[in-house]
Amino acid sequence: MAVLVTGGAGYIGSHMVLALLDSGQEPIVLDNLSTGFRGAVPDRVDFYEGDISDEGLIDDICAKHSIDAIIHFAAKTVVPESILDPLGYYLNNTVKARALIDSAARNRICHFIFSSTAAVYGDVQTNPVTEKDIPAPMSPYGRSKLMTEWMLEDVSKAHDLNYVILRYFNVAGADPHGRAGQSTANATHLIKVACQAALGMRASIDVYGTDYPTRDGTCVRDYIHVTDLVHAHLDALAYLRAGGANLKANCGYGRGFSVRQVVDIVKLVSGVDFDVRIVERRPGDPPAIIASNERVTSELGWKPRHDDLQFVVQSALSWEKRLQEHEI
Ligand SMILES: NC(=O)c1ccc[n+]([C@@H]2O[C@H](COP(=O)([O-])OP(=O)(O)OC[C@H]3O[C@@H](n4cnc5c(N)ncnc54)[C@H](O)[C@@H]3O)[C@@H](O)[C@H]2O)c1
Ligand SMILES: O=c1ccn([C@@H]2O[C@H](COP(=O)(O)OP(=O)(O)O[C@H]3O[C@H](CO)[C@@H](O)[C@H](O)[C@H]3O)[C@@H](O)[C@H]2O)c(=O)[nH]1
Repeated sequence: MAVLVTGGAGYIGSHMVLALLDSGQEPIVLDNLSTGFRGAVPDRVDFYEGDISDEGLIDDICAKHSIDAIIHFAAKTVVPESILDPLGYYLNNTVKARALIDSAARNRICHFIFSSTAAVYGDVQTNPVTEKDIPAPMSPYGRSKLMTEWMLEDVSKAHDLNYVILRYFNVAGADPHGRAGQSTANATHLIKVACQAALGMRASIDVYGTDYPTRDGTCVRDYIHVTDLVHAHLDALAYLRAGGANLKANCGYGRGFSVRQVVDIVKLVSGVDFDVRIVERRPGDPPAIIASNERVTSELGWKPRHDDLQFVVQSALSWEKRLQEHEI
């Protein structure tokens, strides 16, 4: 059976496509290339340029391929942008997700894996955060994703559709074999931005706030290597195909690094002492968020292989160098 990967030309989706191919499976990609790149999808993979809300296109794809699962990455993903453009986020991440879930139900696709986010939790009182903690998102982005989680829960009760919702913490790094990485234009993610500063592609990096109630005053996040993350999806797919029940699981390593620590590691790995400016807090940022990964390990049998921030940064930096040298 084939797997429909929405957003498969994006950062995480392109790593998913490689992981599916590496495990002998058949990915089919649907992407509107709003932030993704056609070149991120290998030529041998069936690629459809289009929108997740295009029900006719999805019906055609389903008629042509035997698809039993959707892995749904396609979304807008930037927390501060969602505060400036809430309606754009609710449209792409909630309204269009509704259309996609409708297409899945109509075409009797019974397995659905959804890219959710740590941003659904908001400003957590205690870390590590577990799936039993009540979500209280601080941004339209987090809310747009939480509403899609709720839709899946409801639809699953009414239709033959089972889901795994994976709540990713901060995804970073690049394919260890150099086949994929984060190519996003105007990136805002901390590790990518710091790597660009180390390579002289930016004059400096801004640290958004040093007055948070954390160990050094900067925000703390749980950075997970993208390859480990996509392997959790392979585990989720096997779980659903084996008849596993609906599941919601955090994806992170269970330990946090502050912004200052990340900056220091990028300086160490790159050997470059780039400039750092301290600026105001950025709206929508919770002070600290770290995953409890007990559920993803016990229920899905997930085994992370790259739980090492230096390795995460090294792989991100290698990819950024290749982008800079126009090798990709
Ligand atoms: N990067 C992270 O740290 C992180 C953390 C938590 C959750 N996520 C989630 O993971 C998923 C993938 O994120 P990413 O970092 O790879 O982002 P990305 O922007 O690189 O990838 C998103 C892809 O979806 C496509 N797309 C967007 N809207 C579409 C639509 N309406 N129809 C068809 N294609 C569409 C884009 O062209 C792009 O290729 C998103 O759902 C995001 O919310 C990411
Ligand atoms: O130039 C920068 C960029 C970021 N940060 C800080 O670094 C931390 C991480 O920021 P960023 O890399 O932008 O990630 P988040 O805002 O934490 O969001 C990411 O992680 C979420 C899950 O935790 C996902 O849902 C989002 O899609 C993804 O962008 C935050 O405290 C930022 O304020 C800086 O200080 N300077």
